Amino acid sequence: MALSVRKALLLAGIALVITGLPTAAKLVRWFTVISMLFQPVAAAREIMADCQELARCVQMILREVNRIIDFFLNLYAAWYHEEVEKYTLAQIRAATNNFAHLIGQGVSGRVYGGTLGDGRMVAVKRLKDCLRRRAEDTFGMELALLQPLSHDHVVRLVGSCADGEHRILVYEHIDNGTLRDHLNNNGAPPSWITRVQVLLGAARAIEYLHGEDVIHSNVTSANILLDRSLTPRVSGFGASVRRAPGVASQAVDVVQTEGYRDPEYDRTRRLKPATDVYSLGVVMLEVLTGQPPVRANNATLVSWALPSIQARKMDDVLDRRPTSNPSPGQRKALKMVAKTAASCLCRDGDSRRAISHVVTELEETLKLICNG
Ligand SMILES: Nc1ncnc2c1ncn2[C@@H]1O[C@H](COP(=O)(O)OP(=O)(O)OP(=O)(O)O)[C@@H](O)[C@H]1O
Repeated sequence: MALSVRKALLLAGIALVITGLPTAAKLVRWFTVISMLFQPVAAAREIMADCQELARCVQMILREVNRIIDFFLNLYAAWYHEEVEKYTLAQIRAATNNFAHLIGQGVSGRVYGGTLGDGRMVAVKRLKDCLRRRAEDTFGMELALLQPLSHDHVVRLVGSCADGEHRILVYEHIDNGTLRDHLNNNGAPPSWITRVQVLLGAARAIEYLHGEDVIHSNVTSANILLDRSLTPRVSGFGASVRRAPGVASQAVDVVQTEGYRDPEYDRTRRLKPATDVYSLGVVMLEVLTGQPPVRANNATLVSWALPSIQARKMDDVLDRRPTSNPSPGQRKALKMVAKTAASCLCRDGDSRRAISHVVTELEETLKLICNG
């Protein structure tokens, strides 16, 4: 009996193997097919990993190439743009007769008149709070910004002094006051031709600055200096900012002068070239009306003059001083200035005139006013 059970089991086993073999073979075949299906996926994964590695290498190479290009560009810049002269405090004291002649007061310090050893007249800005970080930053920023700039209507930086805690910037002296001073001169306010010439020079300076990726950020009539021939030079770069390449606007904290503040920047705290266009629009209103940017009752010039200009009633706000009476031809040209000013003063920065258009329009106006 026991034997027959063993036999039966053996026979059953043989039968199972015989019947199971094809099933096992099938399984092996399926397994092979499935693993073949997964082969391309694995291969693709390997290719992806290789691509990622390649991209990392390319990125690394590009970074290095960029670094090398930057190095050579800086080398070229340092070689091409002569560094401004460096003075000791003793030399500055000697030039300014120990800071005896105050000629201006800016946001970041006082400005003194002086004469260098070689006879050049200079304006010396002594930054206040020299031990604090802000003065150090202003000094470094203004030096780096102004050093490479060169334009007929931008004040020229002559030298600098970093002696102990003292941080001083030395500019060419522009010795005929500011546009504000001239507009305030009730006895002899500038002629209409001069006013448009000054606006055009300032607009060209701002166009140049924007081309150099510099946003002035504090364009005012007190920052437009005039020389003996009434040629304007834009100054006051204490709040200026270098624009990040390819960026439309950037979040920076700048202090704009009351009356010139761009409402869009006030709202967003994002600076863009249009901020300068707005402030230049305020300067245009000053030139047209002869009024300061903030009036006696604390109302801004914009809130006072712009509604009349937009309602085509420029005469209501035009400078009424007797010597400022324009001829009919000049009046026509001044209407063009008023129109340009209004388009610079849009609340929305992107709707404002581009600075290049402002320059073109002022060029046209100047032609017209000279003929009028
Ligand atoms: N190169 C210069 N020649 C003659 N006067 C100057 C010169 N630079 C500045 N001033 C006088 O000093 C005043 C203040 O000039 P500053 O450059 O400090 O302008 P700011 O814009 O008020 O200040 P900051 O540049 O510090 O922001 C000017 O309004 C002007 O009267």
